[in-house]
Amino acid sequence: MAFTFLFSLVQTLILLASCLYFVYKVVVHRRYNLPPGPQGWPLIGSVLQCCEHTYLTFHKWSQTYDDVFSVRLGVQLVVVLNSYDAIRDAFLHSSTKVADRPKQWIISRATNQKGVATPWNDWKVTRKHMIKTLNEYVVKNKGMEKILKTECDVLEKYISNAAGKPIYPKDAIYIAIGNVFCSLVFSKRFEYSNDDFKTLLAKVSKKAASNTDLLTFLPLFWYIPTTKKRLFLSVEAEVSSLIEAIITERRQQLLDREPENIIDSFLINPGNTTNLVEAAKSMFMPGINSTSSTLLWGILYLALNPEIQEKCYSEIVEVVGIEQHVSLQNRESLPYVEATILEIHRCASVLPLGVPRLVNADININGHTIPKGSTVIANIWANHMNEKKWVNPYKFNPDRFMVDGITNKNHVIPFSIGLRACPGQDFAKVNIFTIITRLMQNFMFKLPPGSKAPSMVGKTGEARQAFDYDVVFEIRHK
Ligand code: HEM
Repeated sequence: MAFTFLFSLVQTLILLASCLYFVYKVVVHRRYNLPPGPQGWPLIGSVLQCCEHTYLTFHKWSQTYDDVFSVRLGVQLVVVLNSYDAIRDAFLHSSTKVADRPKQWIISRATNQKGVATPWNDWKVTRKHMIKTLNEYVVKNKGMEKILKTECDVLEKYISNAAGKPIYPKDAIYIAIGNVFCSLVFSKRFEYSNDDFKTLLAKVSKKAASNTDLLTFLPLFWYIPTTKKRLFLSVEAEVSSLIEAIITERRQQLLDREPENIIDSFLINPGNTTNLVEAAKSMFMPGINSTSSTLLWGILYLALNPEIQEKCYSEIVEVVGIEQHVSLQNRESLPYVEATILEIHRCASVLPLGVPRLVNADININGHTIPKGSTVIANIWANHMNEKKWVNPYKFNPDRFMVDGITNKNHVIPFSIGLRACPGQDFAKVNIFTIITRLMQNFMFKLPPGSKAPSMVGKTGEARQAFDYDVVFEIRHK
């Protein structure tokens, strides 16, 4: 009896929710002239179709619907921009109306409502200070080149010791980038033999490759004890406690010394001290993950394309020789290397869907109104793989940028554009250029004989990573 009553109640509720959803869709679509998009289910929308490679699902939908389509994920209205023009119209032409972040439950949990990539508190102050200090240390080179040289020397030695034998490059690249980051931000580096640091970086990488769309758009999932949620919380907590310990140490040392790194600069600026752990964390995780993932895609693409590696090597030898290391000043004299790095960014698209934005006032894109309160996502992947823009987009081909100098360069936007574009882009560019050129100058990289190339789909969560692979580095000059 009780069961029949419960069953009827659930049926009635589902029917009611469906009717409300239908009415809502008709009213909202008519009133706002929303972009077209998939139907989805009441309450959950289309979220179940977004549990793995969401960017690929969005790319497919953009071919069915339009460059700009709308989709409901949970109860959230999401508008996805799939071409450079649509992203530019929203993020540059309506920049101030699309400069917020949505208040997502999962981000709130991860950041304690502090830090940069959030809509809360003083993200603006922290972002401004982050850009200012990164500019000072990276662009004006307050120590950056020296830090990179140390890490490249250690990386080169590590690889040379294993030369000729297959190695798993992921650990070494993550430690190298982790160390550049920790040296610049905290004046601290870790040995390759430090298992705690290695394990933490492996977890950071695993978390980034884990899709959290269900947790983001269906907050009820938060109350189910899944391994995803456990991983998410444990990585956040471990990174916070590592950073907290280092900051405490720096705070004490700063008493009798001049500021010598980014955290010191934050510490002497009283306006920022409360958000310090979150500020450092919002650089640590996206910074290390995205930069290392780009480098790992780069090594893989180059190993699969030896003729491109040879062209880069010849250019490096011609411009810099083999005795001297490539320095940042050489960038402009190495156009083919620059084109190759641009092509790595285009093909890797390590943040394929960027970071969601919130619309804070109605905007108009491609003749459609995007209402205040919607979430907007830039599908960087769809832009980078747009067949109308790129000839044979899935082919790794740096030559596409070599006609008349560098063509279409501005349409490669791995760091996104506009007021919330990546504040760490100079840091990432300097690291990627220095490490990839140093590796190409000294080694030829190949997949181990007889091994199969990994699928280029890779793993995705918030970041897109290459599947694990081994590589052989052969020394060029003995
Ligand atoms: C290849 C490396 C990197 C890529 C491809 C990348 C890409 C991106 C993208 C697409 C966004 C979203 C921007 C938007 O909403 O328009 C972003 C945001 C962000 N990135 Fe990066 N990033 C990289 C490296 C870094 C580094 C090295 C740092 C730190 C030093 C960093 C820190 C951040 C932060 C804090 C945000 C949030 C900014 C905000 O909300 O205002 N990223 N990044």
